[in-house]
Amino acid sequence: QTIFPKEFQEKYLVSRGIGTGVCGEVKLAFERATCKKVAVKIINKKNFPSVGTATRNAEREIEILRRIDHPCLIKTEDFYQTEDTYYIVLELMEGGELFNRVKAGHGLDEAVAKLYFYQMLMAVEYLHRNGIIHRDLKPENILLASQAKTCLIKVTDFNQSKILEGETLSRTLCGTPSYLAPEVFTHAATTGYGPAVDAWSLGVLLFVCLGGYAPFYEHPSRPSVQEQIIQGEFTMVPSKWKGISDQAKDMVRKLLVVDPSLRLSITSALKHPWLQDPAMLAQANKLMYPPEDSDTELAHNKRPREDEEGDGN
Ligand SMILES: N=C(N)N/N=C1\CCCc2cc(NC(=O)c3cc4cccc([N+](=O)[O-])c4[nH]3)ccc21
Repeated sequence: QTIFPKEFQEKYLVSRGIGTGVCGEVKLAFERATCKKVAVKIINKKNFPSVGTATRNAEREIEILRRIDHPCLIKTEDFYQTEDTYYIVLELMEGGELFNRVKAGHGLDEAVAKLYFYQMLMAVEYLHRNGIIHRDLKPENILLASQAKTCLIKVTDFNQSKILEGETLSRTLCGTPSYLAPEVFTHAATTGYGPAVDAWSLGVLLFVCLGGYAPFYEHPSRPSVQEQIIQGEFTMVPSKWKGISDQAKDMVRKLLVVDPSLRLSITSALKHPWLQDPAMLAQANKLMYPPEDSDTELAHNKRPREDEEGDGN
């Protein structure tokens, strides 16, 4: 049972668990003063392999979490720590993890996948513009703001986010390789690797959202996942991909390119024909930048109070 710091307890009332990530859990909490619902991500510091990198790594992540500000990136509202645990107070993402929406074995509607994918691209473009490589983009790290199909999504979990030096490559290889780009296995130890790794992972994410299954997966009669990735070997099973547009398939194929220098960049992906869809773009922008209350119906119905200086019009 998690014990919370006193000052945390004073400000928040913790309720039930709402999601169990690999590195700790997420709890629902209420801000006592406002009864506002929040999520609390609890990260045990001992989860990191060695103390040295742990604190540096965690501090870097906390620094990233504080610094980032984009509608499609998780926003931290408050932060506490004890000697062995971090407590990160976040906005509630009632739609939960994208993982639970696609694991049903069939993909999302193409229009929904396109809306989500566009938001992921915008989030990752923002990260890259701010010198941050996510490096761990996967369905568990994409959160949905509501249960609605057309909703805001947010990228989270910046545990792996940084430009890697070679010595932490071993740590990378201990995670699930399914979403890791080929160059992580091949060039990483020598030349390091850049933002293109996120483009690859987004390609895998898009493949899963459209096809409902992973492009690279363990199977007894197949080469290892790592081998499939390095070869860029994947199959679009016709029964799973019928009804998906050629442009959507083209986007996936241009992202799942083994050579990072030939892979579609985030910026070019945003210019791909599949995303030149005014209806989707309008919907995405409305979700990302909702009109403030002041310039919608609320303003028109507001009556100036007696003591308010009206200009009498
Ligand atoms: N691992 C690491 N070093 N950093 N990770 C991080 C960094 C801090 C933010 C963060 C947030 C989450 N996840 C949620 O917030 C979340 C999951 C979830 C599931 C159902 C419902 C709700 N909800 O109704 O809110 C949910 N919110 C997972 C990982 C991380």
